[in-house]
Amino acid sequence: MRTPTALTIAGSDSGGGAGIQADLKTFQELRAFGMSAITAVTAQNTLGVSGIYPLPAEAVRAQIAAIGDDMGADALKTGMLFGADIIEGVAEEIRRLRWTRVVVDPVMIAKGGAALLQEQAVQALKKHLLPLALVVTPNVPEAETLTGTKIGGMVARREAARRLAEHGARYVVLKGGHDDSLEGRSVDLLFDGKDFLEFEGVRVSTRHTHGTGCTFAAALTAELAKGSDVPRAVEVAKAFIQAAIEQSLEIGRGHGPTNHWAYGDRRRAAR
Ligand SMILES: Nc1ncnc2c1ncn2[C@@H]1O[C@H](COP(=O)(O)OP(=O)(O)O)[C@@H](O)[C@H]1O
Ligand SMILES: Cc1ncc(COP(=O)(O)OP(=O)(O)O)c(N)n1
Repeated sequence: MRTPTALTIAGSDSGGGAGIQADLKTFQELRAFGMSAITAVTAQNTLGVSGIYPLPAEAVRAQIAAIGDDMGADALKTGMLFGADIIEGVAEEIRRLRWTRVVVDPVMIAKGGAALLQEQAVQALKKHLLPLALVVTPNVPEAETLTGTKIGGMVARREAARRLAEHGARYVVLKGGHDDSLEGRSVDLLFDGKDFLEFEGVRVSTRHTHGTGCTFAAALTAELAKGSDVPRAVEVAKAFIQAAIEQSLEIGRGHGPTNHWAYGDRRRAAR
């Protein structure tokens, strides 16, 4: 059987909970061969981001081209892209390589408040990348920025998902981690341009949620690489992040990482 391959185009998190590191751990756990194109190096731990060192757009394109011109990628995700020039370069490579299983996680602000996307790059993300996305996976604040609306609760989330789909993404997953209107539950909303599906999990009371968005999008990408359709890939991603949050690792003094092997442990234990 051919090995499924998954590419992440994202920033490095030295603390290992988010970014490239979270993505590769997740790909590995879900049995997709992981590859990376690094957009920026961050000095980061569970207490926050203390430095951001973006790579030249040309270096990001060269990494993507090296992968695309030889190994190919069955699916890819984008994470922290930082600047408009990187976004434009990434979009051009995706078009050139005719990649279609594209997950865009529109990473903007880290939990500690650091900006991982420059303000002037938001337009570039909307113009160049969203039209290439099979799935876009914003959290509530990111969806607010992308749509220019305030989102308070499920009705507003549905409206925002509709607006986001107008930018060209085939599917929108508007994640529910920041929506505390649904007591005790964290519900992710999937919109396919016509209908909505809800993916519900128990809301875990924890501060160890660093990298949840990256991990969720990486699990979704790994499943797409393996040939799942989008609703099934979202279902697996939701179960993966639920296990990762529930069985936290208690690492660091701040917002700790999630547990990337918890989902696999559960599956093995259930056999
Ligand atoms: N406290 C929590 N309990 C259970 N699931 C959560 C919790 N926080 C986030 N999630 C889930 O983690 C994923 C990422 O959500 P979210 O926090 O909205 O994104 P981001 O990490 O990009 O800010 C979603 O599937 C969301 O439902
Ligand atoms: C290098 C890097 N990329 C992305 C993020 C943001 O990750 P996310 O999954 O949204 O989690 P939080 O940072 O919000 O906890 C990051 N921190 N670093």
